[in-house]
Amino acid sequence: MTGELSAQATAAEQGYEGALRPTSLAEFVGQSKVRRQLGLLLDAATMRRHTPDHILLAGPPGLGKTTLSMIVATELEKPLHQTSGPAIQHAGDLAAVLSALTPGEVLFIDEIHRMARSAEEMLYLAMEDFKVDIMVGKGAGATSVPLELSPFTLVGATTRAGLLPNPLRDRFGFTAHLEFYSDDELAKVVGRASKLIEFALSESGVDEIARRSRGTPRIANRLLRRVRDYGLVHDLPGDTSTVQAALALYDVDDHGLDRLDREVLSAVVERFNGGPVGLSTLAVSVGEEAETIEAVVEPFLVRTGLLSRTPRGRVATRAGWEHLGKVPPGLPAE
Ligand SMILES: Nc1ncnc2c1ncn2[C@@H]1O[C@H](COP(=O)(O)OP(=O)(O)OP(=O)(O)O)[C@@H](O)[C@H]1O
Repeated sequence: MTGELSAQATAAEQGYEGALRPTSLAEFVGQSKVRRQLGLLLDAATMRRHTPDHILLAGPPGLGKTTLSMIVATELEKPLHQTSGPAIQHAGDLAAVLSALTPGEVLFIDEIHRMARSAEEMLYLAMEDFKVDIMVGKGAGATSVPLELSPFTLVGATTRAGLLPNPLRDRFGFTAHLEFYSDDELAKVVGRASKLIEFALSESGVDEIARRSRGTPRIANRLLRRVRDYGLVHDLPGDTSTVQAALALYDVDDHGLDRLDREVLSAVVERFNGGPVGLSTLAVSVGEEAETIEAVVEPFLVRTGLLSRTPRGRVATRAGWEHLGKVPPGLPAE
């Protein structure tokens, strides 16, 4: 389990997220380069009356990969079929999905790096030639029957592009690397969402939420919801002091670190004397999955300069020690 305010979506929040999703590239905040690249790809495909190249969206959770896949389908005016890597455990699971696609449909596979290897191989041919080979029968009598598919556009999403085998990565005509959002961009996300949920927030309240959202729109929307609840229950206006009080209650600190971020940083500093410490040892020591630490916690701690990754393991930086109110070894206490 990740912390209550981590970057992964909980089931309960999916309805709220759905209501806040931008529905066009024009409405999508930030990621200006990706937006321009994707816009060109989609416009060209529409002009050529052809399905666009397959698209890979890479980046940490909560930055808008699912949202972009929906926008791709909407802009192409085609239906969207959503599935995920863990749901495709056999080649047959994938064959069933692919054979049901209608011409031009957009197929979104979230966490594509977690798909079964046998399905991956089937996907290569499907992406390239819109065909699959279906095995019929068993043992010596088994034969492979080719099946033509409708042309489709695959949108794959991954938090770990490095885990994708090269033959799969090479079959995507366009890879978008989503970056963490700036505070100004997040302020736009929060401002837009607060209007949609009809919760009046002062400009400085918006900035305060944006600054503590770990560069991630999903977290910005989630913090906004907690602040809205706090304001409602205590009958307070949406200003900076309400934001500060609400976020203090939920253990989000001034830099936006949540409970899990702080646990990881404290483990490196306190249990491993600043590191270096290997990922799996660190994961065990905080009782969390290595994948969550690597995909969710670490990118943020590295980006904020509190942790660094070295070939020998994770090391707390001087700023990391100081963030916990500690003096790094070798430096005199002030
Ligand atoms: N650029 C954006 N502008 C406004 N809102 C955004 C933007 N990107 C994401 N959001 C909001 O953040 C939330 C999470 O986005 P989304 O589900 O697309 O992330 P994701 O990258 O697919 O995450 P995961 O990999 O965990 O599925 C949604 O509620 C969406 O409305």
